[in-house]
Amino acid sequence: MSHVISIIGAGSWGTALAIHLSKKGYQVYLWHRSEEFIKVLKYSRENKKYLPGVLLPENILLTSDLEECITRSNIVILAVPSQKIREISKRISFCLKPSQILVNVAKGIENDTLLRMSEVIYQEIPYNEVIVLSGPSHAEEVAKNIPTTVVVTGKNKETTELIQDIFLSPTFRVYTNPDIIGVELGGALKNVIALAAGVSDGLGYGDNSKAGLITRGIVEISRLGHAMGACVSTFAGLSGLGDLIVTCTSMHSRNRRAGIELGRGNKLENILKNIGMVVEGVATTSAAYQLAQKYDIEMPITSELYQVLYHNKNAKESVDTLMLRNKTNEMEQLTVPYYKNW
Ligand SMILES: NC(=O)C1=CN([C@@H]2O[C@H](COP(=O)(O)OP(=O)(O)OC[C@H]3O[C@@H](n4cnc5c(N)ncnc54)[C@H](O)[C@@H]3O)[C@@H](O)[C@H]2O)C=CC1
Ligand SMILES: O=C(CO)COP(=O)(O)O
Repeated sequence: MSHVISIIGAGSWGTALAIHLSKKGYQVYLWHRSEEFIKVLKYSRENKKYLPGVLLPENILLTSDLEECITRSNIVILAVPSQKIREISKRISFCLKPSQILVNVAKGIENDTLLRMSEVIYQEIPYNEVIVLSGPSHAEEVAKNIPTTVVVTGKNKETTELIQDIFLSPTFRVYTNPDIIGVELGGALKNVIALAAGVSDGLGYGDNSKAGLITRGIVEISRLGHAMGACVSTFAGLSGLGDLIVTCTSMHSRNRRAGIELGRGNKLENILKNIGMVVEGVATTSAAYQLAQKYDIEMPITSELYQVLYHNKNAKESVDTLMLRNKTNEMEQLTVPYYKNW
């Protein structure tokens, strides 16, 4: 079947996915809210602000007319920052038919409600199916056909497999996973740990420190995820450990880069302005901190990062706090209760 796909949000991820899907031969609309921005894109065929150095294939239709592109497509990909997903869902809800499939690619937790992205979308658009795509996938590499692996999840197996087929290519391998909660939480919470890993780098700490943050990071993510109904093994998968590794180690990561600057002592406000793209981990740290309290889960890294971001705690003092916590047994801290009576 020939699909027509609208991508809502011409930032770095929306643009990379538009390039990927257009190369597969689909009719792709790429939408940006500013008419002026679209005019420049049409002229230059390059998204200089969000994804410089990559040409947009001619078969990508660039538009700022939301209603036009939505009504012409059967698949709609939401690629705006997570805190804007509700706003954009409200806007498109009026022109959607129930048969159109929504694919969310934003990674975050809504700050006011503490809801996952698919929950937010279902609240605004209850009659359409929502599929989530997540995993270790920096836009800069996907746009260059660098081998990438991701995961898709949704309530309905057939629709999830349809979206798997649509995205699948020799350089973009797509797995399915039925655990929506785990996939969404992994994708959102890894940004918190990536910010912390950046802070560690910015403070001049080393590879040992980062390996510790990644490993203990996935433990606290799994602990919260388990309490929220996720399957713990999902956190060992692409949307969990996979995305955590790439975001904590890649210089493409906006979260890691923001963390490095924080660790060097720069002000958050200036850092975000300089990066000029969304740094999801900032809002997600606050959401994760609140969720940890709500579910009474110990999340020491998240908690310290929250103090650094929102209460100006000195980053080095936070590392000391983490290192000087009460001694404990690694296994006791895991969500799977092996060795309970050891
Ligand atoms: N860049 C990447 O490599 C990847 C990003 N993601 C996720 O995709 C989501 C989007 O990220 P990026 O494209 O990287 O962000 P970005 O900052 O590069 O672009 C965001 C886009 O959303 C638009 N936008 C912002 N507020 C809006 C609003 N209220 N209404 C309409 N449009 C609005 C901006 O104009 C911009 O075009 C994030 O949740 C991110 O975590 C997921 C995987 C990879
Ligand atoms: O989610 C991503 C890669 O999988 C993108 O991470 P950043 O938002 O930190 O750039």
